[in-house]
This record gives sequence, structure tokens and C-alpha cells, in this order.
Amino acid sequence: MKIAVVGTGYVGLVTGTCFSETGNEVTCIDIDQAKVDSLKKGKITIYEPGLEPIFDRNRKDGRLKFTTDLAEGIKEAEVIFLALPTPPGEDGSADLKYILGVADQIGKVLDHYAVIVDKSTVPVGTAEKVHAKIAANAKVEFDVVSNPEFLREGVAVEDFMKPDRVVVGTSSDRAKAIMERLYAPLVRQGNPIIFMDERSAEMTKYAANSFLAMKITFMNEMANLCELAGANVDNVRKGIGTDSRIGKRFLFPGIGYGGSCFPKDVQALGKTAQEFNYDFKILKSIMLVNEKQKVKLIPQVKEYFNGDLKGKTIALWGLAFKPYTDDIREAPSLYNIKALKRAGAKVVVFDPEAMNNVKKEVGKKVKYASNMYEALEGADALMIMTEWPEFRTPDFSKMKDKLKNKVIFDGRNLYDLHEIKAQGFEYYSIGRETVK
Ligand SMILES: NC(=O)C1=CN([C@@H]2O[C@H](COP(=O)(O)OP(=O)(O)OC[C@H]3O[C@@H](n4cnc5c(N)ncnc54)[C@H](O)[C@@H]3O)[C@@H](O)[C@H]2O)C=CC1
Ligand SMILES: O=C(O)[C@H]1O[C@H](OP(=O)(O)OP(=O)(O)OC[C@H]2O[C@@H](n3ccc(=O)[nH]c3=O)[C@H](O)[C@@H]2O)[C@H](O)[C@@H](O)[C@@H]1O
Repeated sequence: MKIAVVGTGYVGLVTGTCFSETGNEVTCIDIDQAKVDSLKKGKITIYEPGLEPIFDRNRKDGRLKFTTDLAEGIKEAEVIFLALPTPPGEDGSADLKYILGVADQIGKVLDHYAVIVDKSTVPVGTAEKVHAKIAANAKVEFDVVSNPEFLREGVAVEDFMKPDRVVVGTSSDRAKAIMERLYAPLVRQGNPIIFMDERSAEMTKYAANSFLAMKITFMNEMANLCELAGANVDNVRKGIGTDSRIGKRFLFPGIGYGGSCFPKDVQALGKTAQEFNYDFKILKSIMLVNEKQKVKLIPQVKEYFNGDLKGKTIALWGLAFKPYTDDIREAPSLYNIKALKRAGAKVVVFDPEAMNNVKKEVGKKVKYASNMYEALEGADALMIMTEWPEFRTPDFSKMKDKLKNKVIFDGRNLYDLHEIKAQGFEYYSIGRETVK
């Protein structure tokens, strides 16, 4: 099948590459000339484990192409994906200017029947708006389908190629048959394509992200309570996660959720509720709790240094909003850097993948170490922001040699309490007893 993907970011590049892998002829379109030039030369523009070999193979075989020209890119395409940004607008609702702008352009150049697919996360009612924009100029038949994406950064290829489910919102039998054919190679193991109406598909995406954000937030609040009540949240997590009605995943407490999606999507769903005059109370709590949770360790750091961080150097391990990505959008690390700097501390950071992105955002306000141990050289304390695997089993003796004070503030609960005690560290984590 010939397909086009408009927007070649995290979702667009993964979608285009994976569909070329299943034998389709794919053209990825982006307005960013530098991005397209780089991709044409075979240089991948995002860090996503497992993507590069598939990208290389299909590009070399001619099944994966790139262009900045929308009209050329969508020529003869049976399916046109929109994988465009939907950032929060000024009031927090999803800004549809990219989606509707491209829909307008498509309407002007489309010269054959095509299924236009909303892959971006868009509020309920967007498919109708996209349809109207295209219809204003189109001289041919077309269908607009909602097909939200559930991939996670860092495991995007696996999530895309083996999705738990595919959600397709459409009222057109013709579009349904085309989507069924396109997705058939990805649902061979019985994972379903769930067909529904467009509005429900759009709502499903926000419901999924908000529910997951709620699950994490519930555990973060539970962790805070466990600390006060002398319980261990890791035990509680195991105790409830084994109940299949609750499930083991997304129960890990920490210093809040970040990333490009949970924060913006919870907020956008709140805006949708407001539009319909519905007071969605849980959403408000999720946002409030998460904001506080991100800097939860800061008061403990301050207290350790008797309220004064001036002149102290704090080392940060982990900057990305989660492991296996270089993405720092809404990362808790950024909030902690800001809080530490505001309190007068010096900050030295290390992350295996996200250093360049942080340099662009934070510049010379912090020092950049070339490895995890260098970051500890002469530092007064260590804070852990991201659970990169290499931080899980560190050389504790090396750490003790380099750190001025044997103290760790761990926002991701990486270490066993007995082990850390035996190593002689003072250790603050989330929802567990403090080791002194
Ligand atoms: N990042 C993620 O893990 C996931 C994101 N989503 C949703 O997918 C959508 C896209 O997200 P990302 O891929 O992360 O965004 P992104 O910012 O990484 O990529 C968007 C791309 O669109 C391009 N673009 C902007 N205007 C354009 C235009 N007029 N014509 C052609 N290209 C244009 C940009 O240059 C950029 O390369 C959002 O709605 C997001 O909420 C959904 C699931 C997962
Ligand atoms: O719409 C999106 O963009 C995507 O948003 C999330 O994916 P992603 O943001 O890539 O990352 P997650 O693995 O979900 O993690 C999000 C945040 O939650 C935090 N988290 C996750 C799980 C957990 O148990 N505890 C926890 O604090 C992570 O540290 C991270 O900051 C969803 O998991 C995807 O299904 C969805 O497609």
C-alpha cells in the first residue's frame, strides 16, 4: 500500500518506518528542511532503541522516502497519516493549528480518494473539524479516521509493531477495510483492532493517558502516606499489583510523571470537561499532586544541609523524563535544577542520552559531567532523577570516594534499603523509611 505520514517526529518517524517494514511504500513529510535532509542522508533524528536498523534497511530498499513537499508526498497515497504536534494552547487545551493547517493544504491538492488518519492526540470532535477543512476545497471523495497512537518513547518500535490493541474510529466501511488491511500484519497474535465511532476513539486516547497518570499519581500519594505511617510503598505496590484487577504496571512511585504527553493530555482533557461544563475533579487533583511530587525531595535536601544550599554542589544522575530516551520535555530533572539553583546550589549533571537537549535548554547554569562518577567528584550530595539501568548497580566504593557526604536522595527507588545501609549511606527515597 502507498502511504504518507505528515509530521516526522517521534510518532511520525516510528509510524512511517514501521509501516515500511511491513512492506508499504511510505513517504514521510515534514516542514523542517534540516530534519528531512538528515533523514534523506540516512541520519536518524531521534533516539529510539531498535528504530535505526529498520529505518536503514527500508530507506536503502527504497520503501521509505522523505520530502518537504506535501503535494508530492501524498501523491497516490491511499492513507495519509497526520502525526503533527498538538501542544497546549494558551488556555491549556490542545492547539489544533498544525492539524487544521495541514488539513486545509490537503484539501487543496488531493486528487484521489484517500483515508486521512488523525494519529495525533486530538480532542473529541477534531475528526469533524478536519473533515470540514478538507471538504472546503476537495474535489474528490475522502474519509477522515481517528487512529490514536499508544506507543511509549523508548520502546516505541515494540509498542508499534506489537500493539496491545489498535483503536480506529470511523463511520466509513471503505476506510475501515483499508485500515484493517494496513494493520493486519501487526495484529496477527490476536491483539484486536477495535473499531468505534470517531468521537469515542478520540476520547479513548485521553482516557488512557489520564488513567495511567492517575495510577501513578495514586501511588505517589500512597508513597507520601507510607512515609508518614511507617509503611514501605514497594511492599504495598507488590501487595496490590498482584491483584489482576489492579495490575502490576504503572504502579511505580517516584518524583512525578513527565514527558510530552501525560502532562499536556491530562490538562487538555480537563479543558474538554470544562467546555462541556463538567467538573472533572480527579483530573485537577492529578495535576496538583504531580506538580508537588516533582520537587518532593528538595525540602529533604535543604533540611540535610540545615536549610542552606548556598555554595553546596548537588550532583544529578538522570535528566531524561524516563530511561531509554533523550526527551526532556516536562522532565522532573528540570524542575529540580531550577529549585536547586534558586536555593543557591551549584548543580552538576549526567545523563547517558539527554545531555545535549539539556544544554540547549539550561545552558551554562549547570556543569556537565562526562560520566556518572565524574558528576560526584567533590559533590556534597547525589540526587537521582531517572532510573537508567546503569545507575541501578553502581560501584558504591567509588561513589563514597568521590562524594563529600555519603548521602543520596533517590527519586526512583533504585536501591535496596538493607544494601544501602550496609554501604553506609544516608538514603532518602520515595515512600520508604529513611536510612541514616
Ligand atoms: N511522543 C509520543 O510518545 C507520542 C505522541 N503522541 C501524539 O502524537 C502527536 C505528535 O507527537 P510527536 O511525534 O511527539 O511530535 P514531534 O514534535 O516529535 O513531531 C512533530 C513533527 O511535525 C512537524 N511539523 C509541524 N508542522 C508541520 C507541517 N505543517 N507539515 C509537516 N510537518 C510539520 C514538526 O517539524 C515535527 O517534526 C502529538 O499529538 C502527540 O500528543 C501520541 C502518542 C505517543
Ligand atoms: O501519548 C503518549 O505520548 C504516550 O504517553 C505515555 O508514554 P511516555 O510518555 O512515552 O512514557 P511512559 O512510559 O508512559 O512514562 C511517562 C511518565 O510516567 C512516569 N512513570 C511511569 C510508570 C510508573 O510506574 N511510574 C512513573 O512515574 C515515567 O517516569 C514518565 O515520567 C503512554 O505510556 C503511552 O501509551 C502514550 O502513547
